[in-house]
Amino acid sequence: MKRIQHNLNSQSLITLAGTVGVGKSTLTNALSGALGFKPAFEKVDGNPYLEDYYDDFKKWSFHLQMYFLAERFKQQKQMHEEGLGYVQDRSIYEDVGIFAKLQYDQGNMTNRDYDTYRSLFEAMVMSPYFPKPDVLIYIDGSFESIIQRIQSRGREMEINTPDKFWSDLYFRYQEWIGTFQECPILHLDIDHYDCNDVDSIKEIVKSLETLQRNKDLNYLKLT
Ligand SMILES: Nc1ncnc2c1ncn2[C@@H]1O[C@H](COP(=O)(O)OP(=O)(O)O)[C@@H](O)[C@H]1O
Ligand SMILES: Nc1ncnc2c1ncn2[C@H]1C[C@H](O)[C@@H](COP(=O)(O)O)O1
Repeated sequence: MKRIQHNLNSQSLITLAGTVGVGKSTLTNALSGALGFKPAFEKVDGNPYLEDYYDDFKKWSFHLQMYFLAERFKQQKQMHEEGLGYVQDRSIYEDVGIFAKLQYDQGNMTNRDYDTYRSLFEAMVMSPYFPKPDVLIYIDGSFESIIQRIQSRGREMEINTPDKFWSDLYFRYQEWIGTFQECPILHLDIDHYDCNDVDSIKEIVKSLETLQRNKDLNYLKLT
């Protein structure tokens, strides 16, 4: 995406949130390019636990969460050292508030493991490496469109996972965003923007500017 003019603070941290397959990485790419910010992606290739996790949640949930936490920490540290002006693909808040909690609630993580995980998370977010995002872009859409995207992206481990897991995740996201208070939220619907369309990206940027200008505004939905 070509650079566009904007008035956002050049040291902003814009974090994208949303369920698997909704379009975070794609928008991270388009938006970081348009703003001239750096992208910080969530790496899937090379994750040593992900395939095993999808095969056996009970056996691998704790390992996978620890791995993601370590990766997020390294990413935050790098962003801190390089200076902000970042678009980040997924927030750490989703790891703990959605993924780990889902597996704990479903009996796939023991109390002991969940407590250890949470205390490490709490210690990390209190460190100077974890500034709160300036804004969280929450990407939403219909369940059917999201399932279609998971299918068309074609990661085998995800395609072979029953829809029940995706619908549990989907409904947890809807609940979670209603309670999220760490920073202002820009709420997008995948049927209402197109990453390849410069006018669509300009509209998103305008909304980000509105949120940054109006300190009392905590929520904006683009319809
Ligand atoms: N705006 C869009 N319009 C159409 N397809 C999209 C759009 N954004 C993402 N996709 C497609 O949906 C799939 C999932 O997108 P991705 O960005 O990888 O999602 P996430 O990072 O949230 O898991 C990919 O195949 C991608 O090409
Ligand atoms: N914290 C997490 N726990 C379990 N699984 C996770 C976590 N964070 C990401 N994932 C999985 C979900 C997807 O299969 C891949 C990548 O996520 P995506 O939303 O496609 O960027 O990792």
